[in-house]
Amino acid sequence: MLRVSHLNFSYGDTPILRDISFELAASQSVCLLGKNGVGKSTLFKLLLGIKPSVGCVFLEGRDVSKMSRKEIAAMISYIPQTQKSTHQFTVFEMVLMGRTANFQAVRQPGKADYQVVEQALELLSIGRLRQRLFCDLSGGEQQLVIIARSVAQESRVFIMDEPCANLDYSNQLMVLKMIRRLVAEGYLIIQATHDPNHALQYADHVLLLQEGTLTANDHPEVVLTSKNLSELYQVPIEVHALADRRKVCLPSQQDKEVS
Ligand SMILES: Nc1ncnc2c1ncn2[C@@H]1O[C@H](COP(=O)(O)OP(=O)(O)OP(=O)(O)O)[C@@H](O)[C@H]1O
Repeated sequence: MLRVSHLNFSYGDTPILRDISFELAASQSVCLLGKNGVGKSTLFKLLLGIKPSVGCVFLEGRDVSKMSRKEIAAMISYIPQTQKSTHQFTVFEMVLMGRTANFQAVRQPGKADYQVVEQALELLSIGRLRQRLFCDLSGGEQQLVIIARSVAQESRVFIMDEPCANLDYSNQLMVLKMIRRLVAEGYLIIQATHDPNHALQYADHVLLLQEGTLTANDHPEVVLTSKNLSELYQVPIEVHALADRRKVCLPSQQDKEVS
């Protein structure tokens, strides 16, 4: 579904990404981990059509840098971090905006568009919010509305930049659970996260970005080891298996001690 081939990217003379290659199939939750400023958002911009210095991004076999914005929007959508919003639109209107990529220049939304919006609200279990003002919702509810807007856009690949940032723990779990539901429906969801435990619990595939290169690209149990995480974040980290075989990541005991 998505193939990234030998990507290199620089801002001016400053190289950011070097020789990045990976392939991702549909129906997966993918977590991208890396320290602040390593280039996660830059990689996302390239997936969304910004031209790399070298290399290509292929979506369903098509080079995204040669596609129009409208063609890209029909296949891949970007979901930014939640920012508490003051939009005075209703939830229904916000989700309807996802249909814009499908409107002709002068066409008003029609019955089919309203149906797609209803389906998106239902998939995210937020039908009850349809007449509420977006600005009155909690951060977690707003995030679900933004995801529903992308579902209404009918793209099958979602790029999410820290979807759980700024959310309390229950809202984080609600959003992560919803991501799993979308994956079960066949979506490919790629999220940047700063919480390795989210990747341990919810990812099918993990990418590690370190000093501009991809240092790991595999299943969570292969990638998310104490050694790899300690090297990635340059602090001692331990990954432990629980009795039910789930894994959790913790700071190393020695790192907790105050000297
Ligand atoms: N438009 C730009 N022009 C020049 N440098 C930029 C630009 N955008 C980002 N950078 C720099 O490129 C590097 C990678 O930035 P990027 O936002 O991709 O990192 P990130 O991994 O997403 O960071 P974070 O985890 O903090 O969000 C940083 O050093 C940043 O300062």
